[in-house]
Amino acid sequence: MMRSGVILSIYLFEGRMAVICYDSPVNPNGVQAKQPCVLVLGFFDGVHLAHQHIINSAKKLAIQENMQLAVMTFFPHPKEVLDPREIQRPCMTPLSLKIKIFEQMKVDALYVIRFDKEFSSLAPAQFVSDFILPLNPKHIVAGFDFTYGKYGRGNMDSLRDHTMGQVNIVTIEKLERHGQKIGSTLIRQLIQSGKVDRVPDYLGDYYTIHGSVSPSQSKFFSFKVKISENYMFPHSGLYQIAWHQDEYEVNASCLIDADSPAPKCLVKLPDKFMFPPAYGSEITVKFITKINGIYEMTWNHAETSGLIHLSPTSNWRRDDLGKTANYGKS
Ligand SMILES: Cc1cc2nc3c(=O)[nH]c(=O)nc-3n(C[C@H](O)[C@H](O)[C@H](O)COP(=O)(O)O)c2cc1C
Ligand SMILES: Nc1ncnc2c1ncn2[C@@H]1O[C@H](COP(=O)(O)OP(=O)(O)OP(=O)(O)O)[C@@H](O)[C@H]1O
Repeated sequence: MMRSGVILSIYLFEGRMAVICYDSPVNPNGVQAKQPCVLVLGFFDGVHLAHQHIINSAKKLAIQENMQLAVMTFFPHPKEVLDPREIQRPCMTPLSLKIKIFEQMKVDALYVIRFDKEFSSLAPAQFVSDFILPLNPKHIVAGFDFTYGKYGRGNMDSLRDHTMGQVNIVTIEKLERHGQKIGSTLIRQLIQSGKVDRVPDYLGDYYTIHGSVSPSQSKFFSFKVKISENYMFPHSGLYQIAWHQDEYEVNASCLIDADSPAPKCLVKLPDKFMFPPAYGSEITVKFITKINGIYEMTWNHAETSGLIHLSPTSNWRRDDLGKTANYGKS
């Protein structure tokens, strides 16, 4: 049975990028783009270095050809819908952050399709005829391993057939670092195993979560970060972090408890800070490195004592903080 799709919302993000969210299923009646575009396809969790390369290549092409740059992505992640073990799959880049990043990358239009079971069972050819071709793409850009349609059977070769020679298909070759594919799966594994210092090689920056300041039990020395969305948490333990608020960057340490049902993030204020920033204010936490071998206390102990103790066996020194915190800034 074919039902009409519903356009959930169309809005201009900060006045420049149009964000068009389709409620699935299935057949996006009404989404017809008149202007020709270069269309990029993928989920893009992390918007890592390979994703950035794909989008920047497509942007160059769009400028050369005087066309719009459009990105099509899905929400939520297909695995969250199709794999029963992945209910409420946390992301590195929740949709609201992805939207901001695409806007900064000068994408003109972002199509977000709600991914649900009915949408997932569309035949590859039907997805292309109903969702892709109405957007008037003259070039489609995606990576070598992009897949689409029921069981993920569509690929970059079939895309050529399904677009019936009307569209130029640009396949981006596999991008690697240290002999490994730059990929969301790899970066997720690094974060979840605490190897956050290796993340920038693939992500292009340290892993960063966004939240707001909330009180901890101890009024001094520390504060909790209330995470705003379903961000993935690093492995439990103590981390060297850079915390950002407005234009300030502060080096600090942070205790992560990722193992409880509601993961927690407690930031220890550096010595010169007596009081935490204003409760409710927005903050980002950038994970620089895990401080190994010195985290032996429980979450409750850390919070009630108001201090995160460093064991004397640690070779980590306070001076080490800050060496890398300006990573990514020119
Ligand atoms: C219409 C459609 C149906 C899909 N059906 C399935 C599916 O049945 N099983 C699956 O594992 N993935 C399915 N996917 C997800 C894709 O395999 C792929 O993960 C998604 O298009 C994002 O591509 P990327 O992971 O290369 O970014 C489907 C995607 C689309 C667009
Ligand atoms: N290393 C890479 N080289 C070239 N293309 C890539 C690379 N990584 C991702 N892509 C492309 O980027 C788009 C988005 O891919 P996707 O969101 O699946 O990222 P991913 O890093 O491959 O994720 P995962 O590890 O979960 O497969 C797709 O078109 C995909 O083919």
